[in-house]
Amino acid sequence: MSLYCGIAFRGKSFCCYRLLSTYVTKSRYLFELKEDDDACRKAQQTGAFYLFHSLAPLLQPSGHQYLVPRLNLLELERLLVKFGQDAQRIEDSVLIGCSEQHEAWFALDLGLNSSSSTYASLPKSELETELKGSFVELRKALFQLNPVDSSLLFTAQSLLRWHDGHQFCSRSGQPTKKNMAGSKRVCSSNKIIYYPQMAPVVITLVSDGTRCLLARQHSFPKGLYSALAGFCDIGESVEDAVRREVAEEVGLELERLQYSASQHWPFPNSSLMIACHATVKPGQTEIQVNLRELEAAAWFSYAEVAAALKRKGTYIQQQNQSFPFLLPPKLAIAHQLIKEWVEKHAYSSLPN
Ligand SMILES: NC(=O)c1ccc[n+]([C@@H]2O[C@H](COP(=O)([O-])OP(=O)(O)OC[C@H]3O[C@@H](n4cnc5c(N)ncnc54)[C@H](O)[C@@H]3O)[C@@H](O)[C@H]2O)c1
Ligand SMILES: [Mg+2]
Repeated sequence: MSLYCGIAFRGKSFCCYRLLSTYVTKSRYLFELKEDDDACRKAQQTGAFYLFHSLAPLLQPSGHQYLVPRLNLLELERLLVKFGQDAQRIEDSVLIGCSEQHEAWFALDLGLNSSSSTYASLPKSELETELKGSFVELRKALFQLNPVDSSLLFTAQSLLRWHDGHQFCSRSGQPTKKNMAGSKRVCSSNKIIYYPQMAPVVITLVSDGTRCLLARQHSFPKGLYSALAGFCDIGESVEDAVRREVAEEVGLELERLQYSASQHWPFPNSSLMIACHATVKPGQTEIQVNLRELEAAAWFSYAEVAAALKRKGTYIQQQNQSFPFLLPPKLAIAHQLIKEWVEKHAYSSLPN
């Protein structure tokens, strides 16, 4: 879909019309839906709804993958009526995106039993039977979702969680009311506006030139190692946070730092992961693990990491036992950082 846009220049109207790209028209359409409740309500008529129960998305297994079923407005209304609820509950849904053809996508949680909402949680197993699917914990479904679906479900879960946790104004204690799209909540008494938030987190793959540093927390699955991560403190730049986290967690000082990419990450709360590569000062490679934060940290060679990326059955010693050496799933930005490092290393070690 495209749109012609007239351009006015120094008070004169030009005959020059520019074809707006699909991406621009889509972005502006979503902006309109966030700003205008009536437009958003209208978009629900032709929209698609993703369902959640207590923040777990509705999924349908298909071979080794999960499909993400969607309902149209009529199907959703029928479902609510069947479970003794009125269609008004649909106003609890949040806007999570739209197609290139401007089909708006919404997410609705039928399991959350919030104190300010008049709606009760609907019974999970009866819903699953009716919808021919299961509400699966998002973390557990990570390996079986395609990148497009997972990104949409990450957004949906984060937004639903944020609304659930911001039902009341922290200043007046009065209920807050969401706009139709769910892009903000307003306090009914003092009109303070609350916007959904993400916590900035830095994630850094430290290298000494030939090896990279990976670490694990107690909570990680056995054998899993990842890059160093940590929440930014108030007042810090990304660079400050990277240097502090690396110093805090493994006792090393960084020399060079290079931004790589960023990612929204919904676990355990909404974070904006900011990923960087870094190198340590020459000769300063002795790790001092902060055991209050990490279970272990170690330098890994290119060969070890490249094999683990290919899941070639390499093993690692942990508490006198041997476990498969695992890296984070492809969807995680930690995986992308590690892959980038391996590719760069492979390229730089090619003979001239
Ligand atoms: N997507 C990825 O590839 C990837 C990889 C690794 C970690 N992560 C995410 O990064 C996040 C941070 O990593 P970490 O656990 O090593 O952080 P961390 O090293 O900062 O340690 C966590 C501790 O920081 C404190 N903290 C400070 N600000 C906080 C806030 N806003 N929210 C929660 N705790 C806060 C808490 O005491 C918490 O226990 C984790 O939640 C994890 O899910 C994502
Ligand atoms: Mg950490």
